[in-house]
Amino acid sequence: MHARQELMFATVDNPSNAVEWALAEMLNQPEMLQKATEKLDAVVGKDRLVQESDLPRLKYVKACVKESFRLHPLAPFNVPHVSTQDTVVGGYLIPKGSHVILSRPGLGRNPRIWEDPLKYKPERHMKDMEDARMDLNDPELTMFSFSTGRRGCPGVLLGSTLTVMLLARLLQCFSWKIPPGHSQIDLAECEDAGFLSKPLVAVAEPRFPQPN
Ligand code: HEM
Repeated sequence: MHARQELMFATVDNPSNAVEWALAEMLNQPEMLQKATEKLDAVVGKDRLVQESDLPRLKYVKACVKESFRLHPLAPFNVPHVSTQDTVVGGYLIPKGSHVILSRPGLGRNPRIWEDPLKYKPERHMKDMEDARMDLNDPELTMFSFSTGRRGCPGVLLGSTLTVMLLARLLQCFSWKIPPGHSQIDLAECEDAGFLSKPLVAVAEPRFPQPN
């Protein structure tokens, strides 16, 4: 793949997929939309747009993005790695030269780690949001959003910031509703990638008066 395509994939597809899923999940649990909007109004107010400097204090919005990364990773596997020496991980020998592929849903939806793993529940990450860090990585690797180590994503801070900013702006500027005639957003997943099987359709109403 060309380097430019890889960067587009990293910086556009990852954030937009995470935000599309967050909105879809939140539309089906509207109390979450309300809570996120209240937090935005409390931290930013209604007289200006949310700025990057506000993001560390938008803990609930950050938790919503992290929950999207956990439950709905864009690609089901990491890029393959090859072990350069014999290694033991969790009691398993990985001989030198093995190809190692990790399942991202396998980690993020592991019922031995996550209670109610298939439920979108941002609250589960609130403890991690206590400090002002903006990177939404999980150094314990209980989920696999950006990975870690020598070949982990070098864009973790930029990727986290872009994604939280996108969701924060969409929530600050618009009220979101399920389209008339529908009771739920269909959360079916694509078979071969982490996209929604049908693009999200929702009604967005501006929350603030439009300039003339
Ligand atoms: C939400 C946004 C992003 C997510 C979820 C994400 C996720 C990932 C993941 C899972 C990997 C593979 C790590 C591994 O296999 O060990 C990776 C690699 C990589 N990412 Fe990201 N990424 C994001 C944004 C970005 C951005 C903004 C950049 C650069 C501006 C970037 C540049 C890269 C590069 C260059 C690699 C390859 C690293 C290597 O092989 O040494 N990513 N990313």
